[in-house]
Amino acid sequence: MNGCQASTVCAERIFSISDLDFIDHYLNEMKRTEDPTSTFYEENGEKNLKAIVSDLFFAGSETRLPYTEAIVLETLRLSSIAALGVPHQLIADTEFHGYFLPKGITIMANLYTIHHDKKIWGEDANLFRPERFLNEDETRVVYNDALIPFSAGRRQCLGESLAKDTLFLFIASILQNFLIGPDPDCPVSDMQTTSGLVVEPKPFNFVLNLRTLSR
Ligand code: HEM
Repeated sequence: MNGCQASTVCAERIFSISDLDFIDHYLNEMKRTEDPTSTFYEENGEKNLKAIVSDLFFAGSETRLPYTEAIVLETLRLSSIAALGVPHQLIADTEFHGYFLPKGITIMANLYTIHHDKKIWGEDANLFRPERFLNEDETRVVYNDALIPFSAGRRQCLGESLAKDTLFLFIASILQNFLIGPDPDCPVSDMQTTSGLVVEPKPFNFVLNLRTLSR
């Protein structure tokens, strides 16, 4: 035991009940207003809230934060958490790129290898570099057809949109609120993973420092 048992070290208080968000403030204003001409009033208020939230969500996830989206894509690439996808059985004899594949055999797509192929991603394929998914001035996300963490075809992952949106919101919220750094007492030199159907990082330490935001 090297004394580096994994635990998340949070340097400051994380949440407080007084940290109201945009929707809390909006709902409070809806409760407060008695003016029927107000945009916060009853039905009108509800309609406006739905419209604003959908504006924020779509505008935010589509255009505003390209670097965060690039982080999501790079995380999905480098981690390749469903490294071998899900096994499929051939229902007919098939010819693929000169290979004969007989009916009945099981096929597994090696997504991990595709995502770490230096011919596709370059010499730094094993490095975490979100910029590979950005254009030159880093204002726009550039997709790459070889990124298929949810696999491809008719049986590709049903949860792709949900998973990507959730990752985006998690990562954006964490980065908005915390500075993340290595634990100086237990630095990590490389990311070790567990093997299995789903790849996970082995436990490691890191430090979260609450950002001071002007709210
Ligand atoms: C980062 C998160 C996720 C990754 C990387 C991922 C990846 C995958 C992969 C590689 C497959 C196999 C596709 C194939 O065999 O062609 C799959 C299948 C599937 N995934 Fe996901 N998945 C994720 C999250 C989710 C979530 C959140 C849901 C549900 C809400 C979900 C539901 C499914 C289902 C139902 C299938 C089977 C689809 C079928 O066989 O028709 N996944 N996923």
